[in-house]
Amino acid sequence: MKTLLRAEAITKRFGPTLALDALDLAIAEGEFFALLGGSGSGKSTLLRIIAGFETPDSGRLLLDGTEIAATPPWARPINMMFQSYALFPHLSVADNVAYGLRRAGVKRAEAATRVAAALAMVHLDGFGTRRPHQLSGGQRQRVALARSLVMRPRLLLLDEPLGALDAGLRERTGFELRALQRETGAAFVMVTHDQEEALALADRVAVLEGGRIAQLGPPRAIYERPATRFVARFLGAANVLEGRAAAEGFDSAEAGVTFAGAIAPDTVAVALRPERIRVVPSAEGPNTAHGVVEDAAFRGDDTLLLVRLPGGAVLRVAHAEEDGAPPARGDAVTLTWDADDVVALAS
Ligand SMILES: Nc1ncnc2c1ncn2[C@@H]1O[C@H](COP(=O)(O)OP(=O)(O)OP(=O)(O)O)[C@@H](O)[C@H]1O
Repeated sequence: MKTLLRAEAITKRFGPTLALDALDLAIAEGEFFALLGGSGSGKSTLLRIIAGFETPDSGRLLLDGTEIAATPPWARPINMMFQSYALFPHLSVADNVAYGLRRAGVKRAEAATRVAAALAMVHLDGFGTRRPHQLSGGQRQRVALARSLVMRPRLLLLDEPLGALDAGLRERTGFELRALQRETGAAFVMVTHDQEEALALADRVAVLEGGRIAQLGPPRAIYERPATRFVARFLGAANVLEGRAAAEGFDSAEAGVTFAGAIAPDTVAVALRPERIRVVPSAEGPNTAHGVVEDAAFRGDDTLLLVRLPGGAVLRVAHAEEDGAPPARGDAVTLTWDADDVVALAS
């Protein structure tokens, strides 16, 4: 894939706050990329720098290999959809969508054709004469999308695009965003703090921590092979157990368990996903644990068990429906997992 945008050692400070710390990133043409991170990790700052609303203190931003630091936002083939949508309340839907085209000097007739096509793309044919306040939240978001797409950007930046939508709309809108991305061929870069959203939508995900990229890769790789404790915990649900490498594998005192697998000498913790742990009648040795079920929560597909281990730590175990009736609160259980599912973490 050809690189569209490259950020090299981008640093940005706000007074004493280091928002971006010599961050490197390459976005490929036509990819769906997610910047995932907690509050204050630098996601919005990076998006604003790419859009041109903010200037980095140092570092380079290259589009097709050419520095664009001096290019004003409107002259970049980049468009940003804000979380607030930022629609003009006094303008009709069609005029909102036409706004950028008119400013760019596109003739009225051509603008009208492109606006109609953009509204059709987001399934808002026939809504052109309405005002923003006559639309639902989801429809307002589509107008904002149409307004961005009508400019035919090569790169579309989306700040928490699903953030303001209710649960029912989020899934549908997510699929629609992906369809639009494929149709237009533009690269999409989405900022989100929601790991499910990032994993579901993006071709590649960068996890940000303190203005740096903690890990970058395809969703499945990040989910199954987190590189650090931060990433494992941030992606949610994984068990992270501290300890140290030993002769037999990895000894975790807090678990009272020995983990066997591909353990390097510098391993400081291991991650183990709840759905990889099985409840069995009996087992002994590494990669097994004996514990007591402290609580159980039915979730539809599975039951989440909280199992207190001998060392005191609590392990989250997803007990699949197809494995039969789950153990109940207070039951003593034996757990086991495969060596392949033990993920060694070096930091
Ligand atoms: N204009 C500003 N003035 C001062 N500090 C700022 C400014 N913008 C951002 N910061 C600080 O820079 C850091 C990164 O902020 P940023 O908005 O990029 O984070 P974020 O990951 O987008 O967070 P959130 O998910 O809460 O929006 C934070 O510590 C923030 O307080």
